[in-house]
Amino acid sequence: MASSKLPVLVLPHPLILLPASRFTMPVSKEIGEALLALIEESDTLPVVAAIPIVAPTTGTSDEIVLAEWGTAARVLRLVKPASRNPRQPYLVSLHGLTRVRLLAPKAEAFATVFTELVQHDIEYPPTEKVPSRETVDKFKQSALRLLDRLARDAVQQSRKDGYHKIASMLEDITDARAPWMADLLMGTVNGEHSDKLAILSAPEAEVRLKLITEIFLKQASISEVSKKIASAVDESLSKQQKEFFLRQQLAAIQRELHSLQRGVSSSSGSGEGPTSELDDDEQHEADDMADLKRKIEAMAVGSEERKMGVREWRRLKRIPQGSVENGVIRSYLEWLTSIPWPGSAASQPTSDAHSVKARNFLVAARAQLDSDHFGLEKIKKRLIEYLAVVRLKEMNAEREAQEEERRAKAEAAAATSAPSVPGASAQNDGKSGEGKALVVREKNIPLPVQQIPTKPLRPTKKPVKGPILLFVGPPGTGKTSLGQSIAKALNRPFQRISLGGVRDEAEIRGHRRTYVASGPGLIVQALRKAGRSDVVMLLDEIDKIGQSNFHGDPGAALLEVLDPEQNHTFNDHYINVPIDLSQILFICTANSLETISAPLLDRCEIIQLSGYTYDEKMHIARRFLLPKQLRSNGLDESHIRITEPALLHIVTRYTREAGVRSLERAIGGVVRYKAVEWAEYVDGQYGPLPVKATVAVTSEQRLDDVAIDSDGVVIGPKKKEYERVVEEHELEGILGIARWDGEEKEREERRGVVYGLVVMGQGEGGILPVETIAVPGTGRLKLTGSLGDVIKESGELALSWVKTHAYDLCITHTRAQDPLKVPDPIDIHLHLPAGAQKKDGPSAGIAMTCAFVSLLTGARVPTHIAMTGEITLRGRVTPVGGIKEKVLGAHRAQVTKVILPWGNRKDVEHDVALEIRNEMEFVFVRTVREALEAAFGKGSLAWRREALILESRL
Ligand SMILES: Nc1ncnc2c1ncn2[C@@H]1O[C@H](COP(=O)(O)OP(=O)(O)OP(=O)(O)O)[C@@H](O)[C@H]1O
Repeated sequence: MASSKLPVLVLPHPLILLPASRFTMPVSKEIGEALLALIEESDTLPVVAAIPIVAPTTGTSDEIVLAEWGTAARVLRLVKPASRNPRQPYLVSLHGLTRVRLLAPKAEAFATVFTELVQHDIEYPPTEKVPSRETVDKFKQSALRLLDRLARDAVQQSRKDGYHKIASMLEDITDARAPWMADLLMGTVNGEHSDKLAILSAPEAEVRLKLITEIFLKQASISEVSKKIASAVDESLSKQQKEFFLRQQLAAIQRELHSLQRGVSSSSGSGEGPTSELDDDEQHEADDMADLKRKIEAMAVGSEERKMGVREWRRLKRIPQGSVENGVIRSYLEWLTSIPWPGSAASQPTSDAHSVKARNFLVAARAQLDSDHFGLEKIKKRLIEYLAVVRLKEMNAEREAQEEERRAKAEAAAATSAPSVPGASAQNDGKSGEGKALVVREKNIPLPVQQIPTKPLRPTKKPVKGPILLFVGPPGTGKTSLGQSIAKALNRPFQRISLGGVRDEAEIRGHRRTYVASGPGLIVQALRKAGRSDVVMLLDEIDKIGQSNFHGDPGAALLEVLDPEQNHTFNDHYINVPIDLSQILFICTANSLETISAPLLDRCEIIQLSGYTYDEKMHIARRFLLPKQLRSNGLDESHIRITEPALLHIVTRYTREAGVRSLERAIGGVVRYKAVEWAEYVDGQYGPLPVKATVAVTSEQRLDDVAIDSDGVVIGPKKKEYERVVEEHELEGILGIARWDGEEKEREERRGVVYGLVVMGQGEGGILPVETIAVPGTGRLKLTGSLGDVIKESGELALSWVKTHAYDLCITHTRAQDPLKVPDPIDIHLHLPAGAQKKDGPSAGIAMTCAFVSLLTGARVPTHIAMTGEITLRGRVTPVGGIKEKVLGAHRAQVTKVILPWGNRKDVEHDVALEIRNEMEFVFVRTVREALEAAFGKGSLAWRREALILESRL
């Protein structure tokens, strides 16, 4: 190799000058002046070694790494235009001549490359050998392909023409000139820096041509692909598809990066490391999709849901992943496949000893009800009847299904053994069913494969149509928990749907899929949660469901759900495939029947729960609520004992509801209080009191808590023993002042005030004072206290009766006198307290009459008496409803005598517990006069003699 010395001109990154190429570049003042000196020195155009930089630098000479190979370049021109920037005022044009190699380039030697033209030893490579024909041909092909591509992509016509011209030159070129041409082309096309550097560093023609061929092929295919993608995206792809394309690219890049990282971590010996469920999205995605597919495949063949599933699956596959529509279909399919469709494996009940077929089913069911609830004998009896019927129907349905299956099998067997075409034989693989190919052959002539036309493979389980139970009663009387017990007894899953405040039909039926954020309704949601089609579904608070409005009528949707004739094809708007609800056992609960629509009531069998007596509450508290609270607070019976008087005190003074919910809360309060005491005791946490001698013991309590010395100074805490027994007198410290303490004592015996019996909105009985006063006026009646029309009429009726009998009751002196006008004109104001609560109904008739009589005569009704009953104009007392609740309420309010219509005797006899009957006095009255006597006491009112005669004639 020939060597010599040449001034080295360093090309800034990423410039590379290849032999046969030309370019112009800016240079600094120093280099420009050095070049100028060179030009002036030599007679011809001077030659420099143009050496590229391997990697980008910040510009300081001590960081640069010069390439080993560069190009001997002729300096064609050096100019200093007036408008150049002062840092690089010169422009130099170079023409690449041939490759040169820097000999032993030392970093120190090039410390001043940006300011000087350093003379350095270089070496010229030997004369190139002519490359092989094969290599040249391949090079030509690749170059032509690239030129063609570039010509097509070029926007300007002149460029296109240029590429075409080079291509025609290339075709005619000799093998010996091919390396030169390769250098020229490489300098012309816009290649990467690394590629150009590799070409520059390849002095052998054969090697260089091969390298260039590879590079050109790569460039051509990149250009082709991106062109293809660009045109496809531009022309035909929708916005969504564009997004899909980009996401695919992103996913591919992420995949690559991921595998690179793995490679790095495994090569660095750190192994896989702990994997998180948040990693590997791709895998999870694939798993989810496979799961979805499997679930669709598991659906009964030929069923509506399967058809829908397949249709949506196909759509899902077509729609780009990550798009909104994709998400919508995915979540739909997830819902569709998670419903326990009849016939799918998930919906099949599991059989065990609890099963309805078990011999001791009813005994076990009774035991279950007893272990969950105290009392409620009549209700439990009815529930057992109900469960017996459900069981029988289920067993019958199962038997019928088995018979049907047997018959179908026998028919299939007969069909296979007796071929219908004479001389033909039907073959199948022994099993009949849809999807099995049947090949019919006649005398060795094969016929086309046919599908056996069969019915869908859905097991025909008959619906168990029973009455729908509706538990009605005040809050906390065990309606919901009875539903749970039924589910346990039948060994079925239990789901509760709270309908309180449901205003929108779509909440029950679901929103159509066209809505944003649409989803299925409550029924489907509950089915999915249960995972079985024979769930016990409790529709809680159906009396609180919203009325028909512009969102539809939720009650009407419920009608369809509850109607056994319709509910085997229930249509949820979101799922949009008929769902069979006939296997579901519906139970409804409500606090009152008033707001339930008649058609809904018609579908239900009403079971009334009326609240508990004190005695029952005591039992429930002791046997159920206390153990439950102990369990949930981490204690047991060895930690707490509530004495009988204390429990009674809680029952009577701290709670006064029909149910036991507040009682449970109160007991919970006591248990939690003791739990804290116990924990403190266990921790020995009777914290040390402050420093000795500074704390003077003053209060009694302190004296109990601390140990003191003989001088009366605290010496430390005294360890307090844990006391497990809760006494009555401690309750105030634990639960606060009793809510109902002494309320009866406050009940004042006053003129014009009488206690009536009422049933409140929640179905809870109680007493309510009827207050009347006389105010100066013109003989009118004023009624207040949120009263409805019926109760108002009842008030007017009562006053009319009193006015008619004012003379007989010695209120007026003649029959013609109006007691509201004589002796002074007055108005009567009647008020029922708790003014915010709506009141209506005719049952306050006798209470109002007594109140008017008391006001006008001055006689008083004792406060231990309460009454209910409707009156007629003729003075009859007619029966009213809610007797059990009212009597229980009166009992809770410590009323000892109740006046009831004669017609309600049977209700007391049947519904009121014996212990209450024994504790209270019941007076059944037929007429208002009897009611007045019972209320005021015999002989307290002065009746005129004629009145008695008149009454008896009526
Ligand atoms: N007879 C009973 N024996 C034992 N526990 C009972 C009895 N009645 C009610 N309970 C308990 O009282 C609590 C409240 O009962 P539940 O939730 O069933 O009331 P509910 O009637 O459904 O009330 P709401 O009308 O407010 O829904 C439950 O913990 C339940 O176990």
